[in-house]
Amino acid sequence: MSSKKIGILGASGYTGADAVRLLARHPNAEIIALTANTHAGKSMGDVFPHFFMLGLPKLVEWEKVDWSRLDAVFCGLPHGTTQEIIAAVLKANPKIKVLDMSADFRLRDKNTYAQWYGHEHRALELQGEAVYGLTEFYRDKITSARLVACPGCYPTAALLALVPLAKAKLIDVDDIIIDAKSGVTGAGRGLKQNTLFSEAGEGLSPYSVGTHRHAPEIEQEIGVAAGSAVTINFTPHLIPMARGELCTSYVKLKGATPDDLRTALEQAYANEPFVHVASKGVLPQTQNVRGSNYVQIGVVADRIKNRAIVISTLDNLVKGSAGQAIQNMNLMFGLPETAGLEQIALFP
Ligand SMILES: NC(=O)C1=CN([C@@H]2O[C@H](COP(=O)(O)OP(=O)(O)OC[C@H]3O[C@@H](n4cnc5c(N)ncnc54)[C@H](OP(=O)(O)O)[C@@H]3O)[C@@H](O)[C@H]2O)C=CC1
Ligand SMILES: CC(=O)N[C@@H](CCC(=O)OP(=O)(O)O)C(=O)O
Repeated sequence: MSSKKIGILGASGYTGADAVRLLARHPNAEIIALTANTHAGKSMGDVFPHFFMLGLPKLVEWEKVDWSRLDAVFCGLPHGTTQEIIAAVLKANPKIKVLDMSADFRLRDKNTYAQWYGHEHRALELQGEAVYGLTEFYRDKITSARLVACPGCYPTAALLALVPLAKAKLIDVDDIIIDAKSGVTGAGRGLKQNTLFSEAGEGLSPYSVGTHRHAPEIEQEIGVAAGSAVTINFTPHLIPMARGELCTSYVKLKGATPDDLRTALEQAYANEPFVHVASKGVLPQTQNVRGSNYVQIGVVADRIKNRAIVISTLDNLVKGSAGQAIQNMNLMFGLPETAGLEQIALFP
């Protein structure tokens, strides 16, 4: 099969760069265009010296790309900036496949979007068209989609742990507490005071407590699984490491045991190439998935009667963004789903 011609919007950012890292070794992909904002005009090797061995196109402003030449575009732009740019790219090439890693097209309800993102959606038709890109649960829709809204890193980790349990009605969906921790790359490459080494390097900081915009995204998908609207508790934390994410979800059992939860997860993911349910007694840790597209999930009985703890971990730049986007691209082009994604975790 000939290679698919790929463009990456926001290639000077962390998700864009991880898409470059993975696509550069993908057997069916050819990187044709890379865009940036403040870094436009520079070579990729100037912005990311670890790409010294790759002959990559120069970073340009997105308006300078001839989108009609491309088969797919990955989008690693800040939320809010994506919707108009994707609308323009699709106008230039209505057949291009879009893998959006930002949050712009994930929420289905326009009012929920406006409430959490502070403005009316600026490409409502595309918001309606977008397919939520949690690969394991939307495979059929993704295969025939033009625009895939890849889930956020926290929602991917939380939903892979909780959706099968909500679907099987093994947990009380009105009593879910998700305690999440993310490495600092989760906040992007732009300079921010809270991600300076001196401020993030030796401490653990909760943020957006009770107000994080990933809560409605998680609620949307657990609601679909449960068949009813749900409200969850979600508390993210910034932890002193570069990449990796771990979600500890506290759940109330509904006539089930913790072993039943593990069995349900094992059944749900028995044929999934990237989701691994840990054996009883094995606890997921970020080191087990770092740099890889794998997710590890473990279940532990709580000491409190009728409760369990479900722990899930992934790499925010791989299964949490660029890797999942490539997994979805593989589906959209009828390629083997695992193509370019079988790296084993970088441990230690
Ligand atoms: N980091 C993560 O772990 C995850 C991030 N995401 C989402 O993916 C998206 C990208 O995140 P991330 O890579 O971390 O972000 P970065 O801040 O690292 O990169 C942002 C990229 O967008 C470009 N850019 C910024 N503003 C504009 C603009 N107005 N017009 C055109 N290009 C612009 C930047 O260019 P330049 O550098 O030249 O200024 C850069 O290439 C975000 O929506 C983020 O929330 C999703 C899952 C995980
Ligand atoms: C550590 C950190 O700051 N993480 C980011 C999550 C990154 C992400 O997935 O955000 P999107 O929904 O925009 O894709 C945050 O909490 O906003």
